[in-house]
Amino acid sequence: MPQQPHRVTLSPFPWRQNCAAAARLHRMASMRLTDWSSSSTTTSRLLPFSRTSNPARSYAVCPARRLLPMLPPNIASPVRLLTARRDFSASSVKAMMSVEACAKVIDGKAVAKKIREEIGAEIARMKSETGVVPGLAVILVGDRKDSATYVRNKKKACETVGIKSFEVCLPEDSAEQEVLKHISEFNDDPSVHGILVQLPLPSHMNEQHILNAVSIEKDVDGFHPLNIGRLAMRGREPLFVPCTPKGCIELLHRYNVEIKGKRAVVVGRSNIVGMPAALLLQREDATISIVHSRTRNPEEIIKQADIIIAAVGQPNMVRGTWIRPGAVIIDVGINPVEDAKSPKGYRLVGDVCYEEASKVASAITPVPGGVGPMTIAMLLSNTLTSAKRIHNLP
Ligand SMILES: Nc1nc(=O)c2c([nH]1)NC[C@@H]1CN(c3ccc(C(=O)N[C@@H](CCC(=O)O)C(=O)O)cc3)C=[N+]21
Repeated sequence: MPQQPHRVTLSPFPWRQNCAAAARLHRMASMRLTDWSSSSTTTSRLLPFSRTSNPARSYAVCPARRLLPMLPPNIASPVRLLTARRDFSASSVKAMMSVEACAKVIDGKAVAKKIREEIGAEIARMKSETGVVPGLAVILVGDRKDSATYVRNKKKACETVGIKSFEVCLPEDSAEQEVLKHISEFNDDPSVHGILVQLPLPSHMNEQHILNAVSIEKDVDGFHPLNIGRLAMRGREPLFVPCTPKGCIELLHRYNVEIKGKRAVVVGRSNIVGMPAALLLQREDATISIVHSRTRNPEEIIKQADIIIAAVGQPNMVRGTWIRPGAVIIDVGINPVEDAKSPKGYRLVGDVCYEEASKVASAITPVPGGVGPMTIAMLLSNTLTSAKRIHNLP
């Protein structure tokens, strides 16, 4: 099962939330942003974005798309907007335009697969030339179903690229000391190059104590304060960058979205996504704003963005009208909403109302199949980097 609705603070009916419901709730309640990145996982599905081309119709490129720089043809083909057919009345053309999306889909699932292949090839070479096999240790405390699924997915991803995985599962009521003991063992174990403590931890544990205990050389999550601190400073280099924000930037790079000089707005200021995402964008020479739960005019600020990274954990919170035409949207949210038509009884939606946003933006990540798979790919990448650094390999 996915993340439970206790995370959804905006709506008393989180399972029912769609764009229209979100709009009503926004009018009813003063808007509240929360400071975590939403997450949940089951199986990975790629959001389809297929257009059937009908030769009887004439097409034109959506004007917003012109704002997006060159996109790699191998990742996704140009998406065209159905605009007109000679014999249509003006009103029917307008109606059709309103149902046609025009944003390019940023296919995180495909990019992540490509990255896994690149990593797999490099690990195979490293193994045969040096005998070094990268190792990743994951510590899971408690029995949250979503956490168990993430950990399982990470393990599977490690197997596909040739990373050895180590796993410790501890009961919910374990003592903090027990977790610290395992961290210390992994810190000392030369076959472990990366250590990940699955978050969130049970509430009786001090997250800070635990994250501080991970050796910074093995902090593949990039959550150690020293790594975050270096990320924030000019002229300093962190050993690792947090996986989700790194995955967001990687998607922008791989889709040739220029960041330098652009206005970027990060929605959410969590330690694990929003804040490091803003720092990374700044390092890439964007001008950044962070919109959070106390921001007075979030819509106005978001509307100025060339690039939006949304990481608040509110289903469909960012509406189409908040988006500047041609903006590029990276949606980090993975929120379960009730869906009787889905076999599981729910489906996953992002923090951005995809249906609306895809008509305004020039490119957008789907949920699922966007940032989620990239997070895991970046974890593998960080683990490989760590093994290379520890063994002094090029
Ligand atoms: N120490 C730590 N590091 C983390 O990186 C970390 C964590 N704790 N706690 C939980 C969050 C969440 N997270 C995700 C990873 C992959 C998907 C993912 O692959 N999602 C797929 C599948 C979606 C589905 O169908 O369930 C998708 O979006 O397409 C999602 C979420 C990592 N997290």
